[in-house]
Amino acid sequence: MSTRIAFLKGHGTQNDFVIVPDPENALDLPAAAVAALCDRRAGIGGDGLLHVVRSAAHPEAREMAAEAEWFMDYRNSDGSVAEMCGNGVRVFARYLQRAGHVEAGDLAIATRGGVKRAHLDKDGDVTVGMGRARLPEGEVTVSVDGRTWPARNVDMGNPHAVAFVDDLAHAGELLAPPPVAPAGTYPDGVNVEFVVDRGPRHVAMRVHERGSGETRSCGTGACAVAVAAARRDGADPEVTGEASTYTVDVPGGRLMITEYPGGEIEMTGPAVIVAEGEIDEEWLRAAGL
Ligand SMILES: N[C@@H](CCC[C@H](N)C(=O)O)C(=O)O
Repeated sequence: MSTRIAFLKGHGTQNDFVIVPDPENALDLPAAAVAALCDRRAGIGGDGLLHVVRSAAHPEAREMAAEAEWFMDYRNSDGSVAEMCGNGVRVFARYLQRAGHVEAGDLAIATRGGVKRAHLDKDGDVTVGMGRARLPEGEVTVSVDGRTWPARNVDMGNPHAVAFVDDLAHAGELLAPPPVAPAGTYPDGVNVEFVVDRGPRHVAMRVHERGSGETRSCGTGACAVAVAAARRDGADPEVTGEASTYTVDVPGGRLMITEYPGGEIEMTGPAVIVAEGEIDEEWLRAAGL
């Protein structure tokens, strides 16, 4: 890694990210470097890292360059790579606007889960077209502290297991990934959401994220939860012919999720840039980066 690296810090409903602008993809960001930067005590701290690269400069995004100039190279806080990050893509859009790379309004962002279209709303929120959910068949269960719940397998480009519970406190401390059965359902790991009802089409959730542990929000997770709740509540837009909107409360705020007939899902929520600075050269050397 070269020295004098600029960074920003941002969050979406308190799902927080280290943002590293690197338009020409010049930085070497191995998993250990990402984990060191995301370390909350010895690094900058974050649930994940948004590596901001021009699509044309990244081998995983080149094919999307004609549609989306910028690629969100998303990493979890342990350095692992994920297909998509819903809160991350809103914060990414906010960063592009702040840096003058895009105007307020509509923009396209390349992700490993495909090109996502975002709209920077006038009130400061960002709305993102999250694509369609896939609902693989089969029974899944999730366990915490000796309790087991049935869960819905929802694929939002990344994998989710959504369990409806009586009380979010039953999910315990969520220090370790909650075991999901049958073994082998999620060969690449899974994000696990625990959900309670708050009112009509209004739920609250906690999440244990693959690669990051318990976080205060997960955008793809909130979409998975809204899709699972709509199926449970008889509000599947494919069946009713009407859009279904769920309010999803997360420990870090609130997300609004709408699923349209045809399956397209839209997520609206805040995106905040908190700070910007430069990574200390001595720290970089000491961290072996
Ligand atoms: N916090 C994100 C999801 C980030 C990726 C996830 N941990 C995974 O590995 O799939 C969101 O807001 O969607």
